[in-house]
Amino acid sequence: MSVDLAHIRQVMAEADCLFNHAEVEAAIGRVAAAINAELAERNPVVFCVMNGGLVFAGKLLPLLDFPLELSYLHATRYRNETRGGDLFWKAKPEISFIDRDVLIVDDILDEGHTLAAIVDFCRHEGASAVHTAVLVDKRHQRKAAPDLKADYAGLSCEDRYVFGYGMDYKGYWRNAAGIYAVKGL
Ligand SMILES: O=P(O)(O)OC[C@H]1O[C@H](OP(=O)(O)OP(=O)(O)O)[C@H](O)[C@@H]1O
Ligand code: HPA
Repeated sequence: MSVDLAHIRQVMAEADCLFNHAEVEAAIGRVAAAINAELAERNPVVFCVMNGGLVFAGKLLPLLDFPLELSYLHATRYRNETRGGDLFWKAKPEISFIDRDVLIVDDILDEGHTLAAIVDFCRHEGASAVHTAVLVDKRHQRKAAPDLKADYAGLSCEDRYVFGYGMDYKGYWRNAAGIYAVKGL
C-alpha cells in the first residue's frame, strides 16, 4: 500500500497538542514512582506491548529501581487503522511467567479490548498477579467493561484519535515528542 506522505505531514501540522514533551515526561515520572513504591519486592516480568508500548516502556524502565525481567509481546487490533477490530497475536510471550508477577506496559487504554485480552491470557497462563501500566487512558463510555482501568495510568485524554510517544497515525508519528490529537478525529 502506498503512503501519502504529504497527508502524514499535514496531519502533524494540523494536529492539536494535548500534552507536550515536558508534561508527558512528568507523567512517566509519576507512574515510575508509583510502580517503585508498589512492585519493588515483587520480582516482576515486565512485558512491553509492541509496537505502541515501546516508547513508554523505554522511558519508564530506566526510572524503575528494582530487579525485574523484561520481555515483549505483540497483540494488535488496529493494524494501522483508526478503528479497532479483532485482536490478532503477532507474538505471544516467550518467557515463562508461571507464578510470577507480570507488569504489562502499553501506550493507551482506549476501548480496552487489547489490555483485557492480554491480562486474561497472562492469568490463564499462570501469572500469580497481573499489573497494568498505560501512558494514556482515553475518556469515554465505550470500555470493554465498565470498570476497566489500568493500575497505573500516566495521563487521561479526551475522546479523540491521538498519536505520539509510541501511538501511531496510520503507522506514522510514533516518534512525535508529545501527544497530539488528529484534527477532526
Ligand atoms: O484499548 P484498545 O481499543 O484495545 O486499543 C489499545 C491498543 O491499540 C493499540 O495497538 P494497535 O492494535 O494499534 O497495535 P500497535 O501497537 O502495533 O499499533 C495500542 O497500542 C493498544 O495496544
Ligand atoms: O487514539 C489512538 N491512537 C493510537 N493508537 C490507538 N489505539 C487505540 N486508540 C488509539
